[in-house]
Amino acid sequence: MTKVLVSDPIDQAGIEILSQVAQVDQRIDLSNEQLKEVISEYEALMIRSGTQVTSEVIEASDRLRIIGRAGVGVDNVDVPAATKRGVLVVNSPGGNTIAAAEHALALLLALSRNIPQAHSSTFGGLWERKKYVGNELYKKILGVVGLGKIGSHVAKVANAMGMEVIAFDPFVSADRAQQMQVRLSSIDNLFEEADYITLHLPRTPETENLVNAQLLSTMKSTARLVNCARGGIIDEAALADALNSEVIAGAALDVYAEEPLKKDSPLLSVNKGLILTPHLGASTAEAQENVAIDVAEQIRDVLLGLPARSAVNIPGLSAEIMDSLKPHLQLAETLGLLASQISGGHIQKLEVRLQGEFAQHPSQPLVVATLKGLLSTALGDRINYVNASLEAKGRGINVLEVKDESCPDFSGGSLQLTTVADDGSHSLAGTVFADGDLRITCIDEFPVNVAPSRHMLFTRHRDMPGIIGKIGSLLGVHNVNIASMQVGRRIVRGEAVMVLSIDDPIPSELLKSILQIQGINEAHPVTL
Ligand SMILES: NC(=O)C1=CN([C@@H]2O[C@H](COP(=O)(O)OP(=O)(O)OC[C@H]3O[C@@H](n4cnc5c(N)ncnc54)[C@H](O)[C@@H]3O)[C@@H](O)[C@H]2O)C=CC1
Ligand SMILES: O=C(O)C(=O)COP(=O)(O)O
Repeated sequence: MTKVLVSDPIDQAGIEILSQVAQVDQRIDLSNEQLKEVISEYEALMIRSGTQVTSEVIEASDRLRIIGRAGVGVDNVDVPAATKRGVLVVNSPGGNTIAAAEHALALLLALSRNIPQAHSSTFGGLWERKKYVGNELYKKILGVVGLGKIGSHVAKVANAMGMEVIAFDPFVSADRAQQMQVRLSSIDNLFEEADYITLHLPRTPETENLVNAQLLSTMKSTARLVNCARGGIIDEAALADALNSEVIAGAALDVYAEEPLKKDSPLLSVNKGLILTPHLGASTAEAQENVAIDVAEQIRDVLLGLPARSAVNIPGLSAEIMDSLKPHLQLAETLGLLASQISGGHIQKLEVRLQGEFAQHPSQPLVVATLKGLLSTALGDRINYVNASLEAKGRGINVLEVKDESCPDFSGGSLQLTTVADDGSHSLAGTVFADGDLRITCIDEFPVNVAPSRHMLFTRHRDMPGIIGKIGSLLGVHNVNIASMQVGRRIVRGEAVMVLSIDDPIPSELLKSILQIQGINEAHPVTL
């Protein structure tokens, strides 16, 4: 029975979906060592931010096919290691957007009205109305760093509350910002100008310690900072200093460089203006249900052999694309598999040419499918859509893609592969008919019209009387049944190709005899 490990708290709705197709083990108290020990039992792993999926865990995972992150950030997953091993990583890019945005807004309001401090004081029997005079957000400048899904929602609500919103996001166009009534700014200007700053960008090598002592020193002394995005973007020691020495007025954090927050964190020595929550941004009943359903459905689908809609490590291969391109992907994989068996030697270069209608489709999935086919003879089921590009790169295969919308050979266009290997170059072309049937339409520039079949024999030979008869008799002697035969030639008695669809594989002694026939230059048995 297929087994799924759930190693962080996941909403029951997700567990129910997974249980339709697998045995679901919920083990939310595993140490990293224990996870490494048990992971080889599982085909799928479902996590939130608590589980560290390191390269060691991935290497220990013999059967793992998919890691599902019930949330957005995948910085607790070694995605390159997963990709290398062909493990798909999926997330839920939008399931907790509103929850995280509302938590950031809640922290902005809590900061400006001293709500946690006033709450403790009142519970302690005090009545400190004067001490907790706050500020209004109305007419203040809010600086949003990272104007993606969460940042945009914060900006929208802030606008509605009468704030002026400025933003820093190098990947957002001026038009998009204008539509959102947001003024784009440089990061330096944003930190100088804003009364409130909220971070909504991922943690990457570029954003690590982005908010350091220098940037904090440029903020207004009345300004307040919120981080509901990722720990490590703010230098926590520098923030503690800035608060203790009143360089800024306040900060509210939901995320930390190390989680759970360490007892000796400099943040815990700050005695004024700091609000801390334990990574609660996504923790609403609604968001947890959304992300659990979203990710559990993807895990279920992948375990059933269907595509996932939010794959992190095969960008551009959404479920919709996979569905609409199914026969085209199948053709690409088949031609890749054929090319590897015809080419023989080490392939150094692969050109994937998309012609006619094929050029109107996104090329990346078709190239990836070709590579999967090309490498599957060598790597078997270790190769998949996740690691095909990486494996090709690792083998020094130089991939070139060409789109050519003009002059399709077939009304539906064609996919053409050219390989350059140690022992020369080969080319193949194929097409998809309207009913989804696949056809090989060209081999080494010789036109043919062949439906791919499980066992085939390709020859390059001289077009002369008797040669086909000799091959036919040899196959008969070895009890190999011929299902169909096609010959392609450009000139009479010149070079030709032959494609035999056969019911049985070609034994090696038969291949040797075929190659001894006078006029046969090459013979390649192929198994699809
Ligand atoms: N506290 C919590 O529980 C939660 C935290 N998050 C975190 O919030 C962050 C934002 O999430 P989403 O809005 O869903 O992601 P998103 O991908 O929609 O938006 C991120 C934005 O950051 C921008 N960005 C990237 N590098 C940048 C840089 N160097 N400077 C400025 N902007 C940059 C991108 O262009 C993008 O527009 C993520 O780190 C995510 O992990 C998300 C959900 C819950
Ligand atoms: O979705 C995200 O990026 C989050 O940070 C949410 O984390 P969580 O699922 O609550 O551990």
